[in-house]
Amino acid sequence: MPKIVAVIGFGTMGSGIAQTFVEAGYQVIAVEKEETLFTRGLKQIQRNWERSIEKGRLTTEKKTQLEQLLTVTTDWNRIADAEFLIEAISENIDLKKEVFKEISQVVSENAIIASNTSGLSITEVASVVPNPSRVIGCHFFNPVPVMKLVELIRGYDTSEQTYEKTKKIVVSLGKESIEVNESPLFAVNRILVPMINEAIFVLQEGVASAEDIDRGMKLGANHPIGPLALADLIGLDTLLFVQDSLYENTQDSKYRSAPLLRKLVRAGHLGRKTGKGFFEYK
Ligand SMILES: CC(=O)CC(=O)SCCNC(=O)CCNC(=O)[C@H](O)C(C)(C)COP(=O)(O)OP(=O)(O)OC[C@H]1O[C@@H](n2cnc3c(N)ncnc32)[C@H](O)[C@@H]1OP(=O)(O)O
Ligand SMILES: NC(=O)C1=CN([C@@H]2O[C@H](COP(=O)(O)OP(=O)(O)OC[C@H]3O[C@@H](n4cnc5c(N)ncnc54)[C@H](OP(=O)(O)O)[C@@H]3O)[C@@H](O)[C@H]2O)C=CC1
Repeated sequence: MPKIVAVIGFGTMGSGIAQTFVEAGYQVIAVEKEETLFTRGLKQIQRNWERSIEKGRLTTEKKTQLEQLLTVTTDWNRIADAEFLIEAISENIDLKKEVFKEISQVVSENAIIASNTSGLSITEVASVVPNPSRVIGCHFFNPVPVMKLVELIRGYDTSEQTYEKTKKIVVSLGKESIEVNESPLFAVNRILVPMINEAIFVLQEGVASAEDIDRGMKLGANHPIGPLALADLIGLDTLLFVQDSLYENTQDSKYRSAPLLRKLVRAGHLGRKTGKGFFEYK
């Protein structure tokens, strides 16, 4: 098992992934572009650990130990010793390729480089890495500390060794994996994201209010939260990137993004992370 894990990007997912690895005993180095980008993620992790202390699941001593396992930095050279890296930057293939190139220049040849992409091509991000056999899709779900699933996606060149090692790491986090063949949005998001997009069309067309759409899906389909609250949890910018990439990669008009989603993103209402999306948050 790797001792040092690097998480690239410390937003909604990167911070949750970092927390999860730390709680499993890994030493984690999280990298961001700027210091200020760490504030939101660190606050979320602190809130989760405070809650665990209140519930008697964590002691203050243990929390201090966990804090010592997490380093946040803007210095790429700090990831040089990482044996497992997971990229969780914005859902943009060009940005991801740039970051994969940078990572591969710094880390050892044997390090596994994983992407948490929601559905972009692992083969394409791997294409910029000198040894693409060590690149894999390792797709966590939000909120990472709670959700049990990780989708494992092989790119064209992903080796069996990379796949098996990553699967063991997933198990060490107390999570379960499913194996998915590379395809736009993989398996779960291919089903889930168009459902959320459809809920936004239902709202936009005035079929029902946001509250009733969500109440309907909770009471009538037994979903834990409604699709619009889920959109706010995912982040509307991320959701739009993901839905747009499904459309772009399939050219199937049934996957076009709801205009209301695009409008909210243009307005800067990104869901929980900005305090307002389909609903408001304090
Ligand atoms: C876009 C992609 O690529 C893929 C995706 O991830 S799509 C999104 C997939 N995720 C989902 O579908 C989540 C659906 N929602 C849920 O399952 C639930 O709402 C939920 C588990 C997230 C929260 O449950 P809830 O009953 O609504 O709220 P709440 O009572 O506050 O929380 C329940 C537990 O989750 C924990 N929790 C909630 N949010 C958390 C977070 N951000 N981080 C850590 N823990 C969290 C709480 O601490 C609480 O734990 P305890 O009961 O052990 O104290
Ligand atoms: N949100 C979700 O529910 C889920 C998202 N994912 C996937 O996880 C990835 C991250 O998504 P999410 O956490 O929502 O996104 P966020 O926007 O919350 O976080 C992404 C972070 O990465 C930063 N970033 C962008 N470019 C770089 C770079 N070159 N180097 C370092 N950091 C960078 C961003 O900074 P800035 O804002 O300044 O650009 C931002 O802080 C995406 O691929 C997404 O599709 C997967 C599962 C669920």
